[in-house]
Amino acid sequence: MAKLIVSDLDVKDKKVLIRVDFNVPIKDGVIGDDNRVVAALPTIKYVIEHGGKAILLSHLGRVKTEDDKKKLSMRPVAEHLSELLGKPVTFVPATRGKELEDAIAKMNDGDVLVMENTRFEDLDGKKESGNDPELGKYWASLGDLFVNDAFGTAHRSHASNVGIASNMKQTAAGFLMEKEIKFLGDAVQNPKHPFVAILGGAKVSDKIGVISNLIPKADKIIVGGGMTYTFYAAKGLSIGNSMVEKDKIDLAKQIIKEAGDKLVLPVDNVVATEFKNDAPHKTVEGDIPDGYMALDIGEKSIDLFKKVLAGAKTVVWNGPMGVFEMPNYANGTLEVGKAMGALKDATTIIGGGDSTAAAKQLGLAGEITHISTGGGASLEYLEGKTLPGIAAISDK
Ligand SMILES: Nc1ncnc2c1ncn2[C@@H]1O[C@H](COP(=O)(O)OP(=O)(O)O)[C@@H](O)[C@H]1O
Ligand SMILES: O=C(OP(=O)(O)O)[C@H](O)COP(=O)(O)O
Ligand SMILES: [Mg+2]
Repeated sequence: MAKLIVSDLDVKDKKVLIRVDFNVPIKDGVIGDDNRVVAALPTIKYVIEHGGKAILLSHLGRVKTEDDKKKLSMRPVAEHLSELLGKPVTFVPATRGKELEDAIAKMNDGDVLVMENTRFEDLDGKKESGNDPELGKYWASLGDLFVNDAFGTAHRSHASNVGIASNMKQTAAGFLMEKEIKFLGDAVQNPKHPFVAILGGAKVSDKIGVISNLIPKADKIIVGGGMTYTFYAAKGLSIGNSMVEKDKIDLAKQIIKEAGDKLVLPVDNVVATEFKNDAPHKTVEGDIPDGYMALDIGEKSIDLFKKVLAGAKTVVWNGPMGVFEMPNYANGTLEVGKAMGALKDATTIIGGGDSTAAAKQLGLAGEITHISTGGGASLEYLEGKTLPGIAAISDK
């Protein structure tokens, strides 16, 4: 059944809570890529242009210590949003309490307010990511209407999406959520074959489970990036200081067995002595030597992946092939992206906050059919799972 959309709501004079995914790459307060902020603009503009008060909530990164709070404030994102909208945006450095409530009470129609990173609540017993019932109820009490436009977070059942929705009579999807569901639904429910999935990145424990469910759907599953070395460990190869999820080595063994030759792993890697662009580095085949960590895939792997991609009619990619943020380790991501962009008559999708940043930074985005704001979310959608954030949106 069709979902309720923000344009179905009468937002005039209403306090409209909007859950956005402003989880952008950020370093020293500088936004690396603003794709997710730009992608949320249509919904925000719709609400304010129709006389609503837009109250925005989002997480930013993963907040585990008090120190993380300094690095992960939403303030720079609110300031950037203000530039994009060409109007003032009120930033409230709190996720609850009098300062926030007073600021909301003062809002005029057409105003925009951004509250602090919702995951600051995680320092107090994981209230946000554990979907604390009291927190969802409290946030819901701050508004009259709720719009969920955070597709990138739709695979999470957190207080700021599912929690708020369960305390509102109705929840509507924003335009980004609507667009993503439509596109991914069309492209992946009945994908044209050969269908190749490419998985990389750093969220290994989150995403490795996806591979099991992709085995029956995909013709080939290419694994690269930080995801690789848990598989290397499962195969008994040495991994040096490379990224690994020890708890997932058994699962990796099982996937290797079930997937057979559908699973394609890198055969060589660029290894470095430190997690630094200018650290001494070299390319090695197979085992990663002691004292080194693998930070990119090597040339032979690139050639292998290009052969696997040749002739593909659907390609879905989440997770960079290496630490593309550092130029010395960006080549694998660049070359795999170029090969994907050069495919003829294929539907190509790149999803994820960092993968999108990579595609834009490396000039790949123009050749890709669809750039999705969701990484983990697109993958779980692709698996055929019901995403809790989407399930919590009301039907029309
Ligand atoms: N070999 C590697 N070792 C460490 N980090 C890696 C490696 N390969 C890729 N990464 C990192 O993975 C991160 C992105 O992972 P992830 O968040 O899962 O992707 P996305 O945001 O596209 O869904 C990037 O910051 C990148 O530097
Ligand atoms: O960036 C995100 O996912 P992605 O890295 O898979 O693209 C989402 O904002 C979800 O973040 P989370 O994985 O910390 O819950
Ligand atoms: Mg990411």
